[in-house]
Amino acid sequence: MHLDHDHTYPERHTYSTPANRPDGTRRALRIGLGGPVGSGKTATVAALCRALRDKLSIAVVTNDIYTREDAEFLLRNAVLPPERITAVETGACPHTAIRDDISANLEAVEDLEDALGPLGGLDIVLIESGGDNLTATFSKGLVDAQVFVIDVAGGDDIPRKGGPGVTTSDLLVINKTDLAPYVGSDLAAMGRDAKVQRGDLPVVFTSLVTEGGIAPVVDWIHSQLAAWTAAVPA
Ligand SMILES: Nc1nc2c(ncn2[C@@H]2O[C@H](COP(=O)(O)OP(=O)(O)OP(=O)(O)O)[C@@H](O)[C@H]2O)c(=O)[nH]1
Repeated sequence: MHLDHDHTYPERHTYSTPANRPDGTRRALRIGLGGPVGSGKTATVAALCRALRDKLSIAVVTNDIYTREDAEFLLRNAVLPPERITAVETGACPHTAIRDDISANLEAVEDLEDALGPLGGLDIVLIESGGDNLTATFSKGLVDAQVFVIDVAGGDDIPRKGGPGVTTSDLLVINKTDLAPYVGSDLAAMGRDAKVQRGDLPVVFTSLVTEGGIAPVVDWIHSQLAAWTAAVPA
């Protein structure tokens, strides 16, 4: 039984990490990426790094249960220099390490900030959760905003089913649109169902095998970063 709901441990769900580091500089914006197994979280992180790395200072923390596979994929594909990629082995349900006991992830993020951004130079840290179910969300103590990645091949009824990832994430990404004709997924219905669940929260469609397919997520990251830098003094 899980005892981690907000009525049981409200402090886990309301605590936010200070926006300034102990030396007074603004810390990096922390963005979490979660979603079901195989939906395209690592592919999204890789595409974001490629699209943003020339303009922004980025680092990545990956979470796997028993391996470092996601980090190794990112290293093999050289999306960032090795010193910008850290792997956390969760050893348990992926959501445990992003919501219940976030200490290993927080330490990984702070180590990256210390190593890469002593003068507040690191702009963004992307934290990729291990693949989980529709209830997985990040603690506000770990990330400032969260992206939930689902894919059209996982079933076009997923937005209708809801769950906190679909209903409350700051950005819902519906990935692998290139596969929709092959799996009979109705993209328009997915968009409509997502809108019903999310109200005004944004939803984007991506295909990461298409040139420039990550663009809607890149635009969202830029808007998040602009809001963050405007809100927190340097
Ligand atoms: N056709 C297609 N395949 C994709 C797309 N995005 C990712 N994939 C493929 O889907 C598979 C899973 O992608 P990953 O990025 O590893 O998914 P993940 O969510 O990180 O997976 P876990 O970490 O195991 O939960 C890989 O073979 C990717 O190449 C896409 O937009 N279209």
